[in-house]
Amino acid sequence: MDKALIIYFILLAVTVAAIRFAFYCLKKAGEAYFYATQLTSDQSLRGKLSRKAVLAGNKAAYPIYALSNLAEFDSHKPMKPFKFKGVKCIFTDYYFPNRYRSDIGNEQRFFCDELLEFKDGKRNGYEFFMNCMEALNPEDDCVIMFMPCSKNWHYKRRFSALNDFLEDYYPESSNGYKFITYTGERESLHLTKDRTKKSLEQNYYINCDLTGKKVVVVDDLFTTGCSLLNFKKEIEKKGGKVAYALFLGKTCQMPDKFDIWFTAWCNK
Ligand SMILES: O=C(O)c1cc(=O)[nH]c(=O)n1[C@@H]1O[C@H](COP(=O)(O)O)[C@@H](O)[C@H]1O
Repeated sequence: MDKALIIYFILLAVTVAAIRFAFYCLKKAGEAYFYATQLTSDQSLRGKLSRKAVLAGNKAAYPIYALSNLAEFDSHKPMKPFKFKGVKCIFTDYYFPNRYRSDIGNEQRFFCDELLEFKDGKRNGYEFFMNCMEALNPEDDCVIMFMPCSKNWHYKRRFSALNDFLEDYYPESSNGYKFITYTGERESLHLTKDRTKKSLEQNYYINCDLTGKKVVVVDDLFTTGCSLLNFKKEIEKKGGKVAYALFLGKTCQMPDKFDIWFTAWCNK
């Protein structure tokens, strides 16, 4: 065989081997960064390590990177007021449903547990309420109303501590806790198949006239915003205007894979 051809084949083999070795090293680096990410509970370090794992092509690190840097992907940020269908809204932090539990850090898990405790009436929510009210700064004569729940006893369990707080520190005319009358029970929203369905089965009515009143809505979670829109319609039927809404958490939405990869490349 021609000498030049032999050299050509040797060079080709060396190049292919070098490329394969480079990919192997990249894969191993990705695995190492992913492993290190799982070992740390520090939120910012998790973000940095998982980004390196994503850049090294480790697919398992994608959800961890996305969830530890959620504010990069979401136009709504914690404790930053945003407009939703004309309502000035705010939430304190992101909520991660149980299916993401293994992909989030300790601080995030802690917040989710706190939120679930608030949902179950084991936390009073004073701090959340005060912080959000301070950030939204609504007018003094607003009426504060609580998002109706699937069952009356859920409503009482979740919001009665905030009702006590309003009774102690707000004028009686601002407290809309008693403005909801339940007519029955409905399915829990998170159990319904179509989360985006426009109207929920009505299991309450608003028992007072709200003509000319500005309303602040309080709820535990903002997910799609459907509940807020439904409640807004009911308040408008009574002559009120929902001007503000505060939520303890906003349910995280997982970005798509390309978005995760692209953000990891663009960010430092
Ligand atoms: O308890 C629920 O119904 C619930 C569970 C859950 O995992 N996520 C969730 O958002 N919800 C409720 O659904 C409502 C918000 O959902 P959206 O209407 O989609 O914004 C809130 O009243 C929550 O209490």
